[in-house]
Formats: sequence, C-alpha cells, structure tokens
Amino acid sequence: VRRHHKKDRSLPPYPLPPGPTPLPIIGNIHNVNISAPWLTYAEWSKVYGDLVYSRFFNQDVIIINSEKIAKALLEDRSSNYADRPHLITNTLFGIDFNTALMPYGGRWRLQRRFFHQTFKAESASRFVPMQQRRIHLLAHRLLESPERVFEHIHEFTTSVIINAIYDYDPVSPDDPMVDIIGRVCRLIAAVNTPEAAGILGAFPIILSIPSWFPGMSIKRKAALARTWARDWVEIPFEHALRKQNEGSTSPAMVFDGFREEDKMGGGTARLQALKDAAATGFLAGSETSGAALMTFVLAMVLHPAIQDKAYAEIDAVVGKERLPTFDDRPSLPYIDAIIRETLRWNPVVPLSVPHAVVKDDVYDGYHIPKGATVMTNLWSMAHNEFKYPKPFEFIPERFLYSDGTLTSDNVQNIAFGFGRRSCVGRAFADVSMWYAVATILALWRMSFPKDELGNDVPCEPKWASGMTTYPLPFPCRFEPRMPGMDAKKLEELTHATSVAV
Ligand code: HEM
Repeated sequence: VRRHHKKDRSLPPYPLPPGPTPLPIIGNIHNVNISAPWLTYAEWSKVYGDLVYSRFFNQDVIIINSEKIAKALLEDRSSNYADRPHLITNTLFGIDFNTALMPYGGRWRLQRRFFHQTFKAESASRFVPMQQRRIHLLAHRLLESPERVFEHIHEFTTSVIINAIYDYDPVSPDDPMVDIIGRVCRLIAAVNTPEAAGILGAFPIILSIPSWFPGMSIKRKAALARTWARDWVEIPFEHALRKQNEGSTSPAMVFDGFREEDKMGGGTARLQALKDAAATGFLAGSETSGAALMTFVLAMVLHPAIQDKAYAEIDAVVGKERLPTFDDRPSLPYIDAIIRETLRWNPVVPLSVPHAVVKDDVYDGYHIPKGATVMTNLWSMAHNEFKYPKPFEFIPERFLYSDGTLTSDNVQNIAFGFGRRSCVGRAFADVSMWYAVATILALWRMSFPKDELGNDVPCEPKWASGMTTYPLPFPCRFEPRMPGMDAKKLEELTHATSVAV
C-alpha cells in the first residue's frame, strides 16, 4: 500500500500519450503482429494519433508515426533521445560491442568517430573505383548464372563493405571470411526472437536456470554465438593488420583508424573501439544494402513500363558502348527517382533501430518517461498518403518535377533514420545502390518467368521479417538488353567504362 501511494505521489503532472489498454504483466505485446510490427503501429496511429504509448512486459514503449514528431524529438532534442534500450540479450549473445546497439556515451562516441572519418561523403568517395569494379563483377556473375541473382547481390553488397572496412576482396560468393559473420548472424536471428528478448528482459532471472534444463537451449546457443562473435571481431581485423604491414595503399576504415591512432597516441580502449566499429560496419552495411537491392529487383519485375523509361534515359545519356559511371549520375534523374521510390516503397529498416529516452520529457502535453524505448515507425512515414498519394504503388515520378528534375525530397530520414544515431554509412550505401541500379538497368531486362505460351508466371513474394525486411528470393528472369551479349562483349563494355573518381 505504501508503495502504491508513493507511486501515486510521484505520478507525472502530464498524462502518457494515448495507446491501447495493456493487459496485466504482458502489457500490449499480445496485440502486436510479430512478423510486421510496423503494420500494427500504423493501425494504432489511426486510433490514437502519431504519438502512441504502449507497454511490453515492464518496458514503456513510445511509438512515433510521423516525420514531424520524429524531427521534434529525435533531432531538435537529439541528446535526450540518442540512447539505445539496454537489452540483456546483447550481452548474452556477445554482440554488445555493436555500435548500433550500444548506449549513448563515450564508448559509442569513439566508435562513431571512426565511422564518420571513413564514411562521411568526402571520404567515402575514395571507394567509388572499388564499387565500380565490384559492380562489373556482379554483371559478369549475372551473365553466367542469372538465376542466382540474389546470391550475386549478396556477394556485391558484402564485398564492397568488407573491402571498405578491412581491405579484403572476397573471391567467391561463399568466401570463408564473409561466412565468419554470416554464421553468427544466422544463429542469433534464429534464437534471438522479439518474444525471447521481451521475456528475458522482463524476467532476467530465467538466465540463472542451468543450460541443461529443458527449454534452456538458448543458453547453449548463446555460448556458441559469443565464441563466433569474438571471431567476427578478431579474424577480419587480423587480416587488415597483415595488409597494413604489407604496405597496402587501398583506402579502408581500419587503416584510417590506424592513422588516427598514430596521431592520438593510441591506447587499448581506442584500438578496441576501432575493432568493434569495424565489425559493426560489416554487418550494418551488407544486409541493409542487399535488402534494398532485392526490393529494387522486385519493383522492376512488377513494373516493365518503369524499366522502359529507365532504359530510354540510360541509352540517351550513356549509349550502348560503355556502362554508366558515377559521373553520369546528374544526367540520370530517373535512376535516382527509382532508388528513392525503392527506399520509400519498402523502407528496409521499417522501425529503424530503437532509441531510448535519457531523461523524462514532455511533448505536446504528454509525458515521455525516462528509459522508454522509442520506436520510429519509418514504414508509417513512408506510407503517409498525404505526402505520398497512393503509397502502396511504385511511382518514381513522385520524386520528379514536371521538367524531369529531382525534387528536394531525398527520403534520407525515411531510409536512414533521424537524429544523432542516424545511419553513418548512408553516403557509401547511396553510391553502392546507385551503381547497382544503373548498371543492372543498363544491361538487363527483368521479368517473371514465362510459361510455355510465353505468358508471365507471377509469384506472390514472401517478405523476410526482422530488423530489416526485404522480398525473399523469388523466381525471375534476367535477359540481356543488348543483342549478342556474351562474356567477351561485356568485357569490352566494362573496359570502355572509365573509372569514375
Ligand atoms: C541501404 C542501406 C542502409 C540503410 C537503409 C541503413 C539504415 C539505417 C538505419 C535506419 C539506422 C538506424 C538509425 C537510427 O537509429 O535512427 C542505421 C544505423 C546505422 N547504420 Fe545504416 N543503413 C544502410 C547502410 C549502412 C552502411 C553501408 C553502413 C556502414 C558503412 C551502415 C552503418 C550504420 C551504423 C554503424 C548505424 C548505427 C549508428 C548509431 O547507432 O550511431 N549503414 N542504418
């Protein structure tokens, strides 16, 4: 009774934002569509408005469904919303080194600085020749085995980021270095479900049950994940150290970090921060860009008329004697409109990465409690029908003025988040996406497979669910657009394509 009264006395003077009525103990978790929670939150916003309060077990959760509120809180009051939720599962699985998941503070700042010095737009431009080289390799792979398009996309996105971070150039789609990271991510994705995270967060005592106890296999898998996570941090870093000692002159995040260390005098904590940031970047950069490109392929297969418009633009500007280079970008606005629409149509990180509130706040007469988890519903913002009429349709023209030039809406927030924790790899991702989209459209016509009468056999794509969402591999056809295309002709085309700087 005393506790109850004490709680009453300390009730905030402002009400919490409106939201669904929670059940005792579990809160609102039973109402959420676990495979696509952003859809539930979008539904809630229709009933309760763009700022919604809910509770998952004992955790306060604030959901932001509009760009206006996201800017007001995450950007205008950025330091108060730059924390991340403290999840017990991050330590359990050995991924608490990850820049994207770590609390706001000195350790995060150090890691973010390493990212910034390598991936800010001026520095990221050093990677353009490497990105161009790897996209030409993707073109060759597509010519050899077009039916493995999604594997080739995965190889492209992982290879550009692992090159940019560690100066490591994978030689095949199943390169062992790439798999060092892939295997731990697959293991964690399989066991670290939102339900497991919610229950373990609310009742951490469960973790004191021995791992041999029925139902506690999560502890055994977590021990394996911790070992593999150490390999993920150490093994690629050792490769970069070797390359540095051999005198490599390629640009790479780890080398930039070493140079910074020489200036600052180094130190164990700084070296560890560099290792941890590098390992984070590999994960953060590969799956997201791959997800966006898989969405692009689906959109193209569904919209042959959009491909035709893109072909007309590319043929007029680039011609058929070479492939697009980054220098062509200003003359190819329709390609950029397609990329923006891809990122809007299916924001690949639909709920962004959750933020957390540093201290109590008041917004628009509502109390935002300290420690609350903040979900930024980027999906809702991307499907705001006032800003984007017919939001479920794929319409690149919404980003073009009637004279064909690009509008000022570059969907950066919707794709890459708001405030101090927004994506630090956006400039690099932007170039990789541009190269992939422009080169694929220069070379290929994409469609659904055909039946014996030559009609399209469309399929209903299934979507991956998790922190990133994208269409799972689906059957599609890649036919060369240029007559007589073979390995020799492609080689001539890539040879004729000067390296953009
Ligand atoms: C199309 C590709 C990409 C998309 C859509 C994307 C999207 C995002 C989003 C939505 C966030 C969360 C922002 C927030 O918390 O408000 C994020 C964070 C982050 N991204 Fe990306 N990203 C992409 C590519 C990359 C690349 C290539 C890198 C590495 C160079 C990268 C590194 C990071 C890091 C380190 C964070 C955490 C930032 C922090 O917590 O301070 N991302 N990204």
